[in-house]
Amino acid sequence: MAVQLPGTFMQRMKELLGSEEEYQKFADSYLDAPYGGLRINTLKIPVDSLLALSPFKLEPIPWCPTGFYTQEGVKPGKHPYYHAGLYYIQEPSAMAPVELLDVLPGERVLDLCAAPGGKSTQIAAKLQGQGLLVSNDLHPERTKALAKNLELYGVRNGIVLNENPDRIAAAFPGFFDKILIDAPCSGEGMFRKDEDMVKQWDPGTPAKYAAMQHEILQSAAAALAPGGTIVYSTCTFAIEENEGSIGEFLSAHPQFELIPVGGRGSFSPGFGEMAGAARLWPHRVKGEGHFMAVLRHDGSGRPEVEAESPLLAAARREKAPKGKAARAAGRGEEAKGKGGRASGKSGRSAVAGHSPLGEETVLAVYADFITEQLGMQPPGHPVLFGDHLYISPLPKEKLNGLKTVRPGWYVGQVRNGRFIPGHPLATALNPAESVRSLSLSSLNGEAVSYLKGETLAIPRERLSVKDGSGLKGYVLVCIDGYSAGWGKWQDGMLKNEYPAGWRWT
Ligand SMILES: C[S@@+](CC[C@H](N)C(=O)[O-])C[C@H]1O[C@@H](n2cnc3c(N)ncnc32)[C@H](O)[C@@H]1O
Repeated sequence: MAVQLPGTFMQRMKELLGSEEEYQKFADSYLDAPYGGLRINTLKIPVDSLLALSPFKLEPIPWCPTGFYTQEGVKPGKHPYYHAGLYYIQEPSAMAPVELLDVLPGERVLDLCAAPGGKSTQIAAKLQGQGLLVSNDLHPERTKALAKNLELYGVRNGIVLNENPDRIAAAFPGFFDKILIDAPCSGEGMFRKDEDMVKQWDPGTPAKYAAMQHEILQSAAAALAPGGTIVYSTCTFAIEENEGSIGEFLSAHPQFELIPVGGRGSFSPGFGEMAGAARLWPHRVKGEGHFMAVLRHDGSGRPEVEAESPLLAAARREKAPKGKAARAAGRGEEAKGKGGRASGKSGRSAVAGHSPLGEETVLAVYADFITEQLGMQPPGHPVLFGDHLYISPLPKEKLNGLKTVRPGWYVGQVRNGRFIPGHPLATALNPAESVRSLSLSSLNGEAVSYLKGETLAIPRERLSVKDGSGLKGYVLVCIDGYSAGWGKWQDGMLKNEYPAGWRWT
């Protein structure tokens, strides 16, 4: 056995699996190498296009139409496409819970335990830029990776919070259509992949996590809209944290039912009365151990929650405004109120500061930049933190009092009277949305040079410039046609604007 597993754990598994034959298959699965996978980011590229471009051999993962197995030894993180956000490297079984959440464009979705963002980026792809994604994690350090991943993957309608779930429920009672709880757990299902999880485990670990999961489930129930759906998932085998947590929740919340998914396709049934929950077993599928339960609210018994509040109705209506309305949104006419919380780019929560320049000035400089340099108007609510501007899917008042790591899509800042576009603005654009763009090849080393922060010699003919626009200004730099960052072109040279913290090493 490649991984040394605790004897008490193996004894528990023997009891859980019942037959000696099943247990032996389970134990033997630890001799296999863990499976690698990547999930195509359909916010940026359709599945067929990535498959046509892919330098790696990719094999479909049965439970996720955008997920593919990679071969042993392949390092997809060491390819320019990773830096263009074309795929997320994700353990195959971890792609299943969001498929069960069945997110539709335009919905309001909460990912309560979201860092580092694998499932949040998957949800964002399903929303296709419409509706709202709130991604939260309790641990401040972990929210940095979460925010960065959402930026790398070009998410425009995401908010990142660093909160206790009960405070989110208090701020958003009955608000979300779909909630994912990818719960903190004892991680037994990851033992083959991550030896640290083995070191942290002892026989008391499952009970400790079950208590935490109980609290998180309560908060999720309070934040769910009538008729909404919660998907609860763990990467552990322990009954206490799976069927146990769900059984206890269903007994205390009769308005919820367990939607049966266990026993279908690759999903094995849960144990006992929770057979409708789903398990992925490492000896039955090509992936690590997972548990999932789909919990649907029946829509009844919430007199205190309006079926659709005016705020929700506004969030639903948020589609790209055109013409004058878009200009008005770009000038931030909704954002003239005071207060609100946002955060600096460091990822630390902070009270939103007022711009020394004044909100109106920042928004006017931004509106000029957007009008002149981009062929699109991001819809949403401008939120200022100092001179840093975000476009939020929610009015900023809605985030008052919450530790907000990112109030929305970071579009840039005003410095010396000029608008400096943010890196996340670039990663979420497609070339048609920028008046100037340039595509670098992933094959001849120039994309890697750009990702390393080098200045590149680029002849004028290689720039794509929309009619009526000058050569001066920001260029959206793409890799094989997919946005990766900014550059500035002058006299045959491309000045590199790829941020230092993101560079290829
Ligand atoms: C299984 S991991 C989440 C993985 C993530 N969903 C993904 O796909 O990348 C569980 C996360 O829960 C967070 N966490 C732990 N306790 C929490 C709590 N009480 N509320 C919210 N998040 C919590 C941990 O910091 C950890 O990042």
